Amino acid sequence: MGSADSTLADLERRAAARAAARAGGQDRLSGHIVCDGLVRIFRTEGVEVVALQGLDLVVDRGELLAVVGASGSGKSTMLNILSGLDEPTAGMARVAGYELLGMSARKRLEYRRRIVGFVWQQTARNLLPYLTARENVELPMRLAGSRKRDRAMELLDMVGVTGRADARPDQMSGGEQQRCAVAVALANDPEVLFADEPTGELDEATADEVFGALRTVNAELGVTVVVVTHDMNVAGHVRRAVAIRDGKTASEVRRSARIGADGTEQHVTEEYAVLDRAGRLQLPAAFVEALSLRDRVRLNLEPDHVEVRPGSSDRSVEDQA
Ligand SMILES: Nc1ncnc2c1ncn2[C@@H]1O[C@H](COP(=O)(O)OP(=O)(O)OP(=O)(O)O)[C@@H](O)[C@H]1O
Repeated sequence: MGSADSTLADLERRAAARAAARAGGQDRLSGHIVCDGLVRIFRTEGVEVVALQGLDLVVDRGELLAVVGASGSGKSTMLNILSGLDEPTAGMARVAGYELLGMSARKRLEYRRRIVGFVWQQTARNLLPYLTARENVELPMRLAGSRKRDRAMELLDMVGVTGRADARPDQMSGGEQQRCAVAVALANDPEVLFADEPTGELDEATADEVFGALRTVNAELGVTVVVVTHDMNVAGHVRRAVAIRDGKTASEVRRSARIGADGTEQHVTEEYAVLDRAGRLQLPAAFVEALSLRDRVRLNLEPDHVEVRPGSSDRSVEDQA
């Protein structure tokens, strides 16, 4: 076929299709939440800190996902961008069809009021101390001009604190406060719920209850839930946990349930490394330590997998020379 037959539009379409294929296909960018090559650089007094260095993340509609990372890994920076409080330096961040880079002030307000809900670690940021649980849930509804008393009670019921509807935050336990905060965050029916260390100040049993509430609202309302935490144990509460390290997604753990040969339910945990567009992947620290991998490793391509072995020591390289 002669290239003279191709119109400019044809060429552009083919180039776009090839670029999408190289990037992993259009599907890769079709999630409810999509971060693609997200970069955030802070400049203070002439010093640059690269808090996010090309973070990729795709979350499907209705998923319950945990983002786990050590202090300084970039979790808060990512959350501030996704919640519309901060803007990335470069890259793409899209939530429920809203492009977060270059969003107008009006659109940003609409996004924060209607599309996303938040649960923060500190109760004081979630609940007003002088209002009861029910009044706290009704407040965002009233501000949006739609006070629905029944809906407030329904939400409190869903998170398991109906009996505390008339209690003020200081009369509730830490777990009850956080479950109430989940109901408040859902008052205006957001599509996405972000929870920042929602169980950070709670003991394990109470944290389980808060996770139970997050799972219930995720299943009942279909709201996409992203929990950000430094607590690795949280991975055990969700089907997919993404680890972030040095401002990039490094690996993820998926859990699924299968019925075994003896008819009992078995939980299967699989760990994945995240492969970026350039083919780079980060080995989990535990693997690196277990085999004392350093500097360089030996790679072998097998028909259905790639082997990674410790590289030769300087000594054996010399011996071979
Ligand atoms: N406003 C800022 N100005 C300068 N540097 C910043 C700013 N905010 C974050 N950083 C830096 O960016 C990096 C990532 O920080 P971030 O707060 O996102 O990490 P984190 O994983 O949320 O940690 P933590 O759990 O301690 O909050 C850190 O090196 C931090 O010092």
